[in-house]
Amino acid sequence: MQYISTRGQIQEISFKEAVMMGLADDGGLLLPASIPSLSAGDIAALSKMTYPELALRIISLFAEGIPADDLKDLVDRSYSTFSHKEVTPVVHQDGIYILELFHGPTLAFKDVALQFLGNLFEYLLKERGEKMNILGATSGDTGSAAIYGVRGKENINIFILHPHQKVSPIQELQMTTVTDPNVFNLAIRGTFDDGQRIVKEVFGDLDFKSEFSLGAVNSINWARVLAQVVYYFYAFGRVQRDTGCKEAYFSVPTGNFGDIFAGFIAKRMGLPIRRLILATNENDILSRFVGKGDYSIADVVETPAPSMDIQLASNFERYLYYLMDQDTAKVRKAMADFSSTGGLSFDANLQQRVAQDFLSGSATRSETIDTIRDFYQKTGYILDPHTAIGVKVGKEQTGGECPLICLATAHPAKFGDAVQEAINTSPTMPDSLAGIEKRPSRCEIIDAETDAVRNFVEQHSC
Ligand SMILES: Cc1ncc(COP(=O)(O)O)c(C=O)c1O
Ligand SMILES: N[C@@H](CCOP(=O)(O)O)C(=O)O
Repeated sequence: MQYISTRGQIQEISFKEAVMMGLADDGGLLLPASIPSLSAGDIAALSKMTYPELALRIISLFAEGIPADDLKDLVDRSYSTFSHKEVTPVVHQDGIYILELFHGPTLAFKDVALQFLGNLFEYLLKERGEKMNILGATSGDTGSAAIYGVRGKENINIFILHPHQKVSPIQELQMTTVTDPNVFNLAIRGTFDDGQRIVKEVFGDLDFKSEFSLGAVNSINWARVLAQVVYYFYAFGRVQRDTGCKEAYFSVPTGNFGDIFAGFIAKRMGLPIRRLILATNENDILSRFVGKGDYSIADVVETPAPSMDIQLASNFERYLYYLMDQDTAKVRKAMADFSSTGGLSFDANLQQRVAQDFLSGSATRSETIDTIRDFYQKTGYILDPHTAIGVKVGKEQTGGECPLICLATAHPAKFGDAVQEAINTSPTMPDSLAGIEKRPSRCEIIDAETDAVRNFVEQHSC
C-alpha cells in the first residue's frame, strides 16, 4: 500500500513515511493510492471480533511495513487504556443507536486514534533513532488526547495551540494541567482556524520541518483517519447483530471533516452505509456544501459545541480528491481558487454525486440545548452538545428505513455549562476529572502569528 498527495507532487511513499510526513510536503494531504475493498462475507466475519482484533485487521490493510506482531502490540496497548471493555460500545436509546466514543483517557473520540498514534510515533522514532517535535492545533479535544498520547514519552516534545478562552473550562484544564516537561500549551489570541493555518504554514516551511523533525497529530495525519475508520465497522457489526439490518445511517457531528471522512473511507471499503449524515453547528459551511453546493467561508461564531467552531475543514481536500475523480491538478486548482476567493461552488452534477454519500443539516444554539433537554427527559441519557447536534440532524434526515447510528463524540462532563443550561443538572464527573481544577497548570498566551509559534518551537524543541 503506497501513499500519494491530493496535490500530486508526492507519489508512492510508504505508510511509515506518510505517518512521519504528516502534512504532505507539497501542501496537500496524504491518502492511500488505492482503497482495499471488503466483501459482505469479510464484513460479516469482522462483526465477531473484539475491538482490538478488528482494529488490527483494518489497520493492517493500510500499514504495510510494520510486522504483524509489532502492530498487534501497538493496537493492544492503545486500547488497554479505555475504561469500557468494549472500547467503543453501542447503546440503544429512543430508537437510535449511540456509538459511545468517549471512554478513552480524555473522554472524547480523539483518544481512539491518538492513543494509537502516540504509540506508533514512539515505535517509529525508536526504529529510526530520531526525535520529533509535534505541532498541532485544537478546538479543544485533539489537544488533550494528543498530549495524553505522548506525555512523558522519550524523544518527543509536543506543542498544542488552542484558541484562548474559546474552549470549555474542562477542555482547557485537561490540556494545561499536564505539566510533563515535554508538553507545551500555547493559547493563541484567535480561532481554531488561525491555529490550523499556523500549523500548516509552519509545516510548509520544509527546511524548518526537517530541521526540527515536525510531526502532526491533527487529522492532517493519515494514521488519525485510519484509526477512526475502525469504529464504523465495529458499530455496524454490533447493530447488524442486534437487528439483522443490511444497511445503516451514520450521523456524525462535524467540524474539521476528519471523523466523517473516516466514515467515507469505510463506505468505499464496502461497509453498507446508506448515507453519512453530516451535522454542523452554526458554523455550517460543510452542511451548505452538501445541501446546496455552496462551500463559502464565513466568520467563526461561538456555539455551545466549541470543538466544532471551525470554518476551514482540513479534510475537505481529501474528499475533493475523490469528488474530482482523483485528478490532482483539479484539486490543486480548486484549493488555489478557494484560497484566493474564499469560496467554491459545485454544479448540479457534482451535487448529485455528493448526495450519493451524504445528507446534511445544522443545529442552532437553542436547538442544541433543546435536544439535550428532550433526549434527557425521554431517556435519562445525557448527550454532550456535539452529540446532540448529530442526534438532532440524524433524526430529521432519516425516516426509519434502516437503523440510525449517531456518533457520541465526547462525554457530557466536558461541556458542563451547556448541559447545566439544558437540564439544570451537572453531568456526573468521571474519576479522571476529579480535582482537576486544583492541579498545577502551565500555558503561554501568544498572538496568532506564525513567527511567534515558530520561535517558540525553536526555543523549546527536543
Ligand atoms: C467532541 C467533538 N465532536 C465532533 C468533532 C468534529 O470532528 P471532525 O473535526 O473530525 O469533523 C470534534 C472535533 O472536531 C469534537 O471534538
Ligand atoms: N475538534 C478538533 C479540531 C481538530 O481536528 P482534528 O481532528 O483535525 O485534530 C479538536 O478537538 O481539536
